[in-house]
Amino acid sequence: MDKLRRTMLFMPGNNPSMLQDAAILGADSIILDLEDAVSLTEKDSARILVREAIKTIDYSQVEVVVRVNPLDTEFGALDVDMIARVKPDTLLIPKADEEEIKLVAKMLDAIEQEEGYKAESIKIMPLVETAIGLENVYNIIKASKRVVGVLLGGEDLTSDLGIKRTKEGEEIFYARNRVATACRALKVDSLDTPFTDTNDYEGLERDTAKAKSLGLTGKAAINPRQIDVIHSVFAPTEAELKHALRILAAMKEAEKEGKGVFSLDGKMVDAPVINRAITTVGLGQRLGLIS
Ligand SMILES: CC(=O)SCCNC(=O)CCNC(=O)[C@H](O)C(C)(C)COP(=O)(O)OP(=O)(O)OC[C@H]1O[C@@H](n2cnc3c(N)ncnc32)[C@H](O)[C@@H]1OP(=O)(O)O
Ligand SMILES: O=C([O-])CC(=O)C(=O)O
Ligand SMILES: [Mg+2]
Repeated sequence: MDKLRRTMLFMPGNNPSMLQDAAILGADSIILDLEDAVSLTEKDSARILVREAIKTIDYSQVEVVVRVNPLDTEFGALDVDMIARVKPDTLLIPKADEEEIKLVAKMLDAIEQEEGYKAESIKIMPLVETAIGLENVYNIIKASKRVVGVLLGGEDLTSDLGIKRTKEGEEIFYARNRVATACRALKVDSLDTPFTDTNDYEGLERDTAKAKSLGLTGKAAINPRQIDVIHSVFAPTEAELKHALRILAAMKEAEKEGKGVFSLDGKMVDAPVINRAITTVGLGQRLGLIS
């Protein structure tokens, strides 16, 4: 079954204690950062630290993602080369564009062959956070079969657009819609930008619910205290599960009577409603909320 990516926890790649404890914090994925959380003077030491961490620490079932530097900087190609050789699960490519994804995929083809790794075993996640990247997100995803999802970067995107980033997030409404739709069309995950006030849990919950309502499938986190809130938003509620199960039970009855459409509590139920109920029940089962 595909990997569940409700939360992806960012941490600076130059922080040994965070790298050490990362597997036990409960995030579905961890992102070991070599880009914006690492200062220019620490780039080389962080790359080595992250390489050693991947080689020596057992991250168990947690997806290990490394955010490399953009390939048009002096660090990007070195990051890809050194990190891919210790086989992380996924590389996160910041300020992504189509050509860059193709180039990374080509580098990975060669490294996997040299190291004797299975072809296309290292995945790619583009970080879409520029106006040009957003407008081209569909082609960015199509640029390589390795792409498993897109992360929307709200801070850089709004900076590129020359607009303010707010807690309410109206300014990234279009970006969320656009990323969610392109990802859904191409059957990959879509991850929302992190909520940067680590003490505002209500704000985090509202922001996560907004992202979910627009079709995004998970959210990045910057602090372990954010993980439970995000997971609870992305889990179906007890009421949603009950309702979905009732729809499926009613569907069985309707099928016996040869009906494709029927009414439950005065509301029409037809194929899309049934499909949504199947998705809800499937997620509930995956999360162990129902048997
Ligand atoms: C726009 C972007 O590019 S976002 C991506 C780049 N940004 C990042 O990676 C930032 C990641 N987050 C952090 O560095 C920190 O959480 C900060 C700076 C935001 C807040 O730091 P603090 O106030 O010290 O956090 P807090 O007090 O909650 O830390 C509690 C514990 O959690 C640990 N922790 C905090 N954040 C993280 C994290 N992201 N990953 C792993 N462990 C973490 C701390 O090390 C501390 O551990 P300890 O109790 O063993 O000492
Ligand atoms: O992945 C993210 O959302 C963090 C980031 O780089 C940004 O917002 O610019
Ligand atoms: Mg960014």
